[in-house]
Amino acid sequence: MATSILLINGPNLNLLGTREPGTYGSTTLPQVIEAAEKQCSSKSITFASLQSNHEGVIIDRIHEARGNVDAIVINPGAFTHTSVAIRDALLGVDIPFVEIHISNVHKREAFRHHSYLSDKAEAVICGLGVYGYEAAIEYASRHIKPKEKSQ
Ligand SMILES: O=C(O)[C@]1(O)C[C@H](CCCOc2ccccc2)[C@@H](O)[C@H](O)C1
Repeated sequence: MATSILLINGPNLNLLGTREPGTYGSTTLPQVIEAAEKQCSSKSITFASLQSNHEGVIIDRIHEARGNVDAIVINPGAFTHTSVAIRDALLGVDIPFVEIHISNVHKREAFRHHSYLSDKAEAVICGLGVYGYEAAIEYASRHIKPKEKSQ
């Protein structure tokens, strides 16, 4: 199953654990990433991560993943609800991805109820808090198969 996973976190998630603990919890992003690294290491899965507040940086990283990443776990942040460009990048590189949201976006403002990614995701996880990252990686490690290496 997946032997290389890229974790992408979108805008403002660098604030995780420092603001709005009632919505996003008190775990920091570095703590989330450290736990993901350990989870992947325990499964001999290569792990990389990016957090960016900039759409183009996220898109460029998705492009870089083509051919060397088996699965992407992505919390696009607010770009979930706005970014056709990130959708197009994910489809363009043809890498299976799992969409994760810390909060239950369906219990929040109406503008958070639509995602430009969900209909193309292998799985969508939301409302589990930061455990959603662990669940997403577990799912990817079990269910997403590496693609045959193109000649
Ligand atoms: O629930 C999620 O994970 C979201 O992707 C988080 C986004 C917000 C990311 C900002 O995260 C913060 C964390 C702590 C403090 C402030 C913002 C929000 O725009 C989505 O609708 C749902």
